[in-house]
Amino acid sequence: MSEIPGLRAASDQHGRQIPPASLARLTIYLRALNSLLAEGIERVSSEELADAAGVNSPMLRKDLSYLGSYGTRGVGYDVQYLNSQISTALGLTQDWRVAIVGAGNLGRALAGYSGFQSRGFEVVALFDADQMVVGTEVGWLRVSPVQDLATVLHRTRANMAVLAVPAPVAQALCDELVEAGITSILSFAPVVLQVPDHVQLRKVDMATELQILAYHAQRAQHPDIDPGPSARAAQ
Ligand SMILES: NC(=O)c1ccc[n+]([C@@H]2O[C@H](COP(=O)([O-])OP(=O)(O)OC[C@H]3O[C@@H](n4cnc5c(N)ncnc54)[C@H](O)[C@@H]3O)[C@@H](O)[C@H]2O)c1
Repeated sequence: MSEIPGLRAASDQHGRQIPPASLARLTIYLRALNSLLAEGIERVSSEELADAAGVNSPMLRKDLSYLGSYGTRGVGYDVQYLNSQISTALGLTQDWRVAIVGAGNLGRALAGYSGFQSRGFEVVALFDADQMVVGTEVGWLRVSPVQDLATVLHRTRANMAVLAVPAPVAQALCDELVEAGITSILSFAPVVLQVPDHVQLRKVDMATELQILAYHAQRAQHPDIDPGPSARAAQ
């Protein structure tokens, strides 16, 4: 039983795992490439793409080398081809059908967000336990009773789930999702969840992200602050 702390590595062209940090950057390159495609741009140099993604070009070239993509000197990368290479490596050519458990503030906002569909994620079901919420609509989705979780997941062919429920009920619902055959779960609940090894679990914690941001902001404002003995030793 384990919780997966970061992006689980995808495989490169030789079946080797792509390091999680490179994997995270590949999603950023993909977003930049999508913008270029929308502008009708067919080729991009590694410098331009690195710039658009906020990294340096040696790092970009290293990341793309995991996909066997080296670009052509003086010509750069074919935007459409690189887009499809990254999409394939990230598993985005597959049909992802997402169920959201918890139709409160967060669940409803996520269910109503139009940006998922264009990135290959279709929200197909929304659940809640509150009888006042069950049966209400978010866009074209109607909130289903959580008692029908397994049946609705099966009927809608959901293959990914988002937990947007209070912490105390998250583990039990996570277990139900796994029991129903869901193997990819994204949790917003502020609690550590346990899943079997075959299940991919990712946790979103905005408070942690804000704390990290605050740390960097403070360091930028006061570069002379002593980071403490252990941090000094690591420098
Ligand atoms: N990770 C983050 O950055 C982040 C940000 C905001 C909120 N959260 C967390 O996300 C979760 C949802 O937040 P929210 O603001 O939408 O809360 P909310 O109270 O508005 O919504 C929670 C919903 O879950 C439903 N629910 C409760 N028990 C249930 C069960 N057993 N089965 C199905 N539904 C059930 C409730 O009826 C309610 O509609 C909370 O755990 C919150 O702490 C995380």
